[in-house]
Amino acid sequence: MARPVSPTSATRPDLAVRVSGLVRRFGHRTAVDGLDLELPVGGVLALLGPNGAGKTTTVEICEGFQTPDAGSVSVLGLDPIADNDHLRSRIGVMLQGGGAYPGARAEEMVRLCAAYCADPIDPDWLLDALGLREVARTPFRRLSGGQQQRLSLACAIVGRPELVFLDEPTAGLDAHARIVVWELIDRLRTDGVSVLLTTHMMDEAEELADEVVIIDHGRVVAAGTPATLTSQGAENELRFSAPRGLDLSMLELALPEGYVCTEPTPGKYLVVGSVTPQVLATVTAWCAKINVLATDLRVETRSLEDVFLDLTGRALRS
Ligand SMILES: Nc1ncnc2c1ncn2[C@@H]1O[C@H](COP(=O)(O)OP(=O)(O)OP(=O)(O)O)[C@@H](O)[C@H]1O
Repeated sequence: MARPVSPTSATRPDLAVRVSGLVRRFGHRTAVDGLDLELPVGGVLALLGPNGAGKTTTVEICEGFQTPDAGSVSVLGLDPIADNDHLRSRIGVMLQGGGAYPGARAEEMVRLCAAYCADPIDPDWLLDALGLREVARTPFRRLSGGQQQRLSLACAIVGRPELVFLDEPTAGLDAHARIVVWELIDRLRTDGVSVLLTTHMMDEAEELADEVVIIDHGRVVAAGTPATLTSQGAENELRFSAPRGLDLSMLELALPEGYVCTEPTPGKYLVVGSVTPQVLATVTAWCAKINVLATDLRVETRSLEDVFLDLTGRALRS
């Protein structure tokens, strides 16, 4: 009879991953320093941070490959180390930089991984979906870096896991291959798979994640949806083009107090302040009232890159 699995004390059935107060040290270096995160079942969470922030270490602890020095980790309600045997078939792991038998052919690897699973995805479908058909008979060591990445992804998801860990899934991929991988991750989301991914590319986090946890020096510096993070404290800007020399004092009077309207270059206008739907309507109504057609109207918000810079004083891609 199978050994009963003891859920961890931190078990919450609505969470695929729960990390509390996680600490991991390497000698004097603290790679993860009291990190908390929660991935809801069926959600996509991106751990975003620069090189050395502690992303891989955190994910490897969740996968059961490393032991934490302090804190607790619950994966699908289980302990990733003590309950590893029970978790293996329920999670998919894509390691940074591949992790494969160098001599095995691409096709063989996907089929081998599928053979260990009760209800695998059709390996041929996966090879086609990830653009690996042409290299199906090529040994792993002869594949390009991008092909190895995609093959690792295929192996991670072939068993229809409930939860997948993707460590920098698109690092080193060209633009086309990135989109292929993004589409597949989107499909995992549609199928209700929980995804924890790491990235240092803010556009990837913005595109894929429901929730972003920005980390630096092993600590969470901000967390939230991409939209919340980029709007928090943002002085958004509204720009538009119109005939030169408009009297902007009238527009400022029409807007709530505190908005600043300027014409930085002739015929190009800038409204600085939080751009709500009402503010946008006020600007277009004012243009209509003075019979002016505003063109190139656009609202500019902060990117996650800007958020990171504000919080740490450093660029994300350092
Ligand atoms: N096995 C190890 N021995 C010593 N130091 C380590 C080890 N693994 C990680 N570190 C250190 O811990 C810190 C966090 O590393 P980690 O790989 O988790 O960061 P990361 O955010 O994933 O970075 P990257 O994007 O470069 O992979 C770094 O300073 C790294 O040098």
